Amino acid sequence: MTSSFDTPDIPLIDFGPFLNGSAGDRTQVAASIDVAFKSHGFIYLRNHGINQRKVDECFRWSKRFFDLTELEKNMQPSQSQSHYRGYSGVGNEKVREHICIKEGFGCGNPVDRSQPNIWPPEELLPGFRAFMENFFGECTNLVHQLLYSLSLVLDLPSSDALSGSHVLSVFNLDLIHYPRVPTQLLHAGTIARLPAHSDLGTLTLLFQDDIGGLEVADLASANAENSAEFEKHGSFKPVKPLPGTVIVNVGYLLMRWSNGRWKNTIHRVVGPLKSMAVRDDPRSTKPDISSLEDTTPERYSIPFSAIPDPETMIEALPGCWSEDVPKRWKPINAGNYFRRKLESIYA
Ligand SMILES: O=C(O)CCC(=O)C(=O)O
Ligand SMILES: [Fe+2]
Repeated sequence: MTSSFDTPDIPLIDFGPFLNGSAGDRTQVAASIDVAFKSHGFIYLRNHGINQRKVDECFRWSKRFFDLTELEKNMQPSQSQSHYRGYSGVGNEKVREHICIKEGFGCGNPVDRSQPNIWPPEELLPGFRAFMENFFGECTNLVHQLLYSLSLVLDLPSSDALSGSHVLSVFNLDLIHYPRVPTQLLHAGTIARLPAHSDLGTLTLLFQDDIGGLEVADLASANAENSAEFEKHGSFKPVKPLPGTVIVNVGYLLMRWSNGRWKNTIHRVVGPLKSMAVRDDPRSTKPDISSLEDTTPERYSIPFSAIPDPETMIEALPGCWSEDVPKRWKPINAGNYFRRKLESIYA
């Protein structure tokens, strides 16, 4: 049995042979993703086709964006009830009773007219928009490759069966910044980074910096009905940063589509392990932390979430149900599901 300080046994999968290998290689890689999604719902993926230099550059852009003044970041209206684009300031998001100390910038497919992107003025951050539009394309390609691999696993009638339900690629690319905070408040639960939740869509790609703090539900104890309950009673394991990899996890709709074959695992972001917290600089004059010695360093992450085209009906896929394994959920329309979810979050 591993303690919570060990690296969790989240499978590490080499995607190179899927992208560049033979048909046999592709079948093998796809089979290993299937096994990992069944057991964990989370994988580390390496040789995923997105150049590490580009990922590093995305983190640099993210830092440059969040380093702008509040006034500059707020120059454009942020997200509203049904418009998940642009800047969202610290404290804007509340999950249950927790105030999330995080700020974010969301953008979507540049050609999506239903939710136009909201960019900072070009002269403020020249090149930011062009980079993000390009990075959005890179992540989109990877998602479609992963959807191909999953269609292969299920032996669906065509290899683009799942990808074909994501042709509009109305996905979300989010930059997240968790500012440096007093460790004491984080531990006391007065403030949070990101409380326990599971993702909504089909697949999430997640890039994280080297600070740590991401945790997944320990599957041995993951039997709670919902994430709020699990946060109180369940246990979590850290998902340590692994350079050169992207984390891929299964969203709620993919769990439902696969009739529960693939897991939609609960996860959260807490302070990194105690040993990683830094002592506050005694010369610092920042008033908010002057009375609290330990501070938890800031952290950056970049989630990219895929959702199906709005008209898609999510109903147990062939190969995921049989006489012995009945369909567990009723069909739902993907677009309606998201509308309802977003309304409940930003109500
Ligand atoms: O910041 C992270 O590492 C996780 C973000 C996340 O889970 C989410 O945005 O859904
Ligand atoms: Fe998440």
